[in-house]
Amino acid sequence: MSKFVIQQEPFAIILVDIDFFKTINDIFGHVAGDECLITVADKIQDCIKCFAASISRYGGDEFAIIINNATNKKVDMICDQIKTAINENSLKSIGNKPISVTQGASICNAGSNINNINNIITRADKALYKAKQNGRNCYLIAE
Ligand SMILES: Nc1nc2c(ncn2[C@@H]2O[C@H](COP(=O)(O)OP(=O)(O)OP(=O)(O)O)[C@@H](O)[C@H]2O)c(=O)[nH]1
Repeated sequence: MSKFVIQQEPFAIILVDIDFFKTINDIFGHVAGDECLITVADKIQDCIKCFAASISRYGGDEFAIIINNATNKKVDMICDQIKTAINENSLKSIGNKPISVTQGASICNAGSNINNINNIITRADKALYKAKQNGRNCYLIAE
């Protein structure tokens, strides 16, 4: 992210958080939870491979995606693809038990605030919280 700030390139950040991930751990066990995290990360990676974007783990069940030269259209498309990819296929985990996961995501376009990383992350975090309150399995654009 700091690379984009230094180069003053517009970017967007998408935060993706797995809904009710603790329940997956509780029901299927921690190993299945780990496999679920890997599968979700792989699916996101697959969705962004055609874009100038990168994924990193942001927290326990949260991922941050940074999109270079982000337009609203590009970011919208990526969010739709991620939502579909994560929802569509049940995740096969240990013992071939199917696990379905949904995700909440928030988008924050750095825009003119490109120099204020804390502000960008805070806005994305707030939008993610709102997405959870709005019934989950959705994405919201940060204010
Ligand atoms: N298996 C596994 N679990 C993890 C890992 N890191 C964090 N966790 C668990 O992830 C869970 C996250 O719980 P919460 O923050 O309550 O998230 P949630 O259950 O998805 O709740 P909502 O976000 O409100 O839907 C906790 O139970 C952590 O123990 C990890 O590397 N592997």
